[in-house]
Amino acid sequence: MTVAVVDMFSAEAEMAFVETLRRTGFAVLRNPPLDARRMLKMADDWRDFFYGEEKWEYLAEETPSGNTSGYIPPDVSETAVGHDRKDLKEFFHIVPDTILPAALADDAEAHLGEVQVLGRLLLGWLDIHMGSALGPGLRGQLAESLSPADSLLRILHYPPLTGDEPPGAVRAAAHEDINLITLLPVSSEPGLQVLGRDGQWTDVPGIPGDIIVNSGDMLQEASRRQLPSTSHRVINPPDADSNLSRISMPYFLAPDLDIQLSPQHTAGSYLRERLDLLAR
Ligand SMILES: O=C(O)CCC(=O)C(=O)O
Ligand SMILES: [Fe+2]
Repeated sequence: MTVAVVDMFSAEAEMAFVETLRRTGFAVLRNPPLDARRMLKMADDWRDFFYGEEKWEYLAEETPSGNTSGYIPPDVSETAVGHDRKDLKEFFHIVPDTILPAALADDAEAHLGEVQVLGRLLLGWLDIHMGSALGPGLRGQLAESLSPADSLLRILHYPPLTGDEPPGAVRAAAHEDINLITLLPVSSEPGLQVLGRDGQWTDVPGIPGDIIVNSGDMLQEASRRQLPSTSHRVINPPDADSNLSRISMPYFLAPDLDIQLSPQHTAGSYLRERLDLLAR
């Protein structure tokens, strides 16, 4: 399966984006309206944070919507549905009221502002071209449904492997995202792969500065599976030369939780069900 790289400067960007998302559940946007230099600086600053001791002052707490806010260490991490090993990662969850280290707060806020604007634009494109697949709760309102309070910026650190990892543990085991769409700046380190309908894993293309967009389970549910939520994973570095720390910063966009996704589910009931599966 080939994930298309769509240049946002091109006249066909809108159609090409919708088409690749519909076909593969993923798209890579070149020249997105995001500050690429800031994203590189954030990756460096957050790496320093994860290597320091200050992170222990920011241990995560649960938010009212069921998300977490703050630092989640490797021994807590996450176990993907259907797997029995924790992912080899630590991460920091940022929601609107999250207290951030002073040195990281301004860039995180500025980045959040930009990804929210981009997210609304892309949801608007999907609504225009795929609206007929959406139920009455979302049709014509996909962009407006975005709820920054329920959306989540996750800063991930995958440390270099030490050799002491449990057998079979990987950086991020195969999973689907729960939310509407995810906006993921291309990391400076490789490893992200998507599962094609043919059962083959392929690398997601892109260069730092690009942004990967994928549709999540909520959008799959809301679009009667017209927009697929595609499995993806992060593989371990294959050799010593590539055994480097990897930073990644997905923004998970969620709608207002009382919105009806489908006859069976509100966004809130759907989220609760999925988070319970993860917290094992
Ligand atoms: O680190 C990455 O490139 C992907 C992370 C991811 O898929 C996730 O956190 O849901
Ligand atoms: Fe993911």
